[in-house]
Amino acid sequence: MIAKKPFEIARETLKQLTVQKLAPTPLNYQRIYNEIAELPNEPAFPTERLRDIALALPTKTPGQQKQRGLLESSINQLNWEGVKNALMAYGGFSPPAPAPSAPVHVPVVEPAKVAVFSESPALSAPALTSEFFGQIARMIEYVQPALGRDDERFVEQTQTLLQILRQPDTDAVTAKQMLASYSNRLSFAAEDQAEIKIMLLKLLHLIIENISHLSIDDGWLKGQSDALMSVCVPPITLRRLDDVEQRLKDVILKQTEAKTHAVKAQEDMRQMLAAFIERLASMTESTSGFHAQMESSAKLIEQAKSIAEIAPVLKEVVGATRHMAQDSQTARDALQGMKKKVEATEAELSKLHQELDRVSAQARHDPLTGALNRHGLDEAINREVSTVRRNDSPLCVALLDIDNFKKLNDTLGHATGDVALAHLASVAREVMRPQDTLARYGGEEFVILLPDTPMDKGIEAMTRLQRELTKRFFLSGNEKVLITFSAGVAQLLTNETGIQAIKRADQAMYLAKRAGKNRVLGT
Ligand SMILES: Nc1nc2c(ncn2[C@@H]2O[C@H](COP(=O)(O)OP(=O)(O)OP(=O)(O)O)[C@@H](O)[C@H]2O)c(=O)[nH]1
Repeated sequence: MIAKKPFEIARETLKQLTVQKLAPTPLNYQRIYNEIAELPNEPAFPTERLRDIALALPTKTPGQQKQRGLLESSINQLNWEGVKNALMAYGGFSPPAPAPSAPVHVPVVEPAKVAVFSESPALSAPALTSEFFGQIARMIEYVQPALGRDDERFVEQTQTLLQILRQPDTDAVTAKQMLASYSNRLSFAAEDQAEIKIMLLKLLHLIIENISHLSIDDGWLKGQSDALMSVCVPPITLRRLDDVEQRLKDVILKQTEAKTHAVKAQEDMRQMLAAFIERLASMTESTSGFHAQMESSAKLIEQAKSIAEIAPVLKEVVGATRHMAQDSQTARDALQGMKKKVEATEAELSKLHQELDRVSAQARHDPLTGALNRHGLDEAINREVSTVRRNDSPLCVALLDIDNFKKLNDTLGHATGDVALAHLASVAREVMRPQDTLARYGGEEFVILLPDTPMDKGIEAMTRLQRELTKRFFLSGNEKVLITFSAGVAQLLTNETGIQAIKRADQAMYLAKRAGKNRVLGT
């Protein structure tokens, strides 16, 4: 058969379009032309559409720029294989390895050149194989010990992710989503760990600095070592460390004051003892003088030959005896006075020691805000939980944390920060019902116990307090200061301890902070 010439094929094509009543579109023309010319009927290369796709691909990294360049060049060369390889490399997938028996010619893009995240020409793009996922899982396991196991949710999330990554047929999209959420949480956890380290070092400093000042009485160390012991039990959280730092500062301040008093009282005692010994010495001296006088008088009396000779001696004896009696009386009075002083000083010392013990271990109220402290809160929550169990009534626990408090301290000063804490406590006391309990939980954190309150009412109560705070400001100099807080509310569950409920409220508060602050979330 003689091959038709192109112009003959074209003419025949136009004829067929008319005969077959087909619209004269480029696609129809191409198809009929190919049929007549006996060419393979492949669809036309969609250059423009592909260019649109290439243009839509972001080029934020050098790897993305490179892959887009390769894609565009493949489109220009109408090279499907090149387009395929460039898109796979852009998405982080390796192009399939050529089979040894039938080598595939890849004209434009070579696999070794298409790594997305590696600039090294020696490395190939990471294939999303189970081996690759396994490597990520191992890396996560190595990092895990550095982050601790205190955050239970994070530990759970890590275990689930490890399981997914180690499945033989891991779905890349699921793995990617989980990795994104994991790395988000990881960044918080790593930040916390770094802060915990810094806080621990600060605490250590504080203790060492003060230990030398507290050697007068070992009991003085008790308050501090108790606080330290309580924080040395895992899990160590930033919150607990912050709380212990505050407690230590309080105790140290009060102990320093009490120590000054105690030192003075001891000095008074020492001086009185010295005076007492001096007085004893002089008494012995005057007594021995008296004895000497008596002995010489006795001798004179023995040797006397007449009453006239005895009379002056007797006069001296009477005089010396009277003198001696006066001395004794004075000494006795002085000793009585001293005894009273010693007793008063002893009483003062014992009062100071009691005061020390009280501030170290017994205090239930926070001196700055008048709210209960941690010790007081522990007792109050145990009481409330027992009531709930007896009466089967709902109890809500709210944890609130002042927003941007560090900034307030930094810009307006620590003293204004203190006023803000007292202000919040006083507004809270006014807004709350008498049966509610306010406690200072840590630096700028408060816990409120709301008996007989279901969850929705607990959230309402905290929102009311928030509204009230936005209406009331306090003054720092001439400046009006408004504060806001973020809060989490938890209703005590059956079989849950008060501490566990506070922990849940704390997590909800954390989410309220993450969600933009100045809000109340229930859990
Ligand atoms: N004035 C004062 N400041 C305190 C007291 N206790 C803790 N702080 C400070 O409170 C600040 C708390 O800061 P952060 O934990 O960073 O919290 P924040 O700045 O409120 O940030 P967000 O909680 O995220 O809104 C720290 O600077 C502490 O020094 C206190 O008794 N008085």
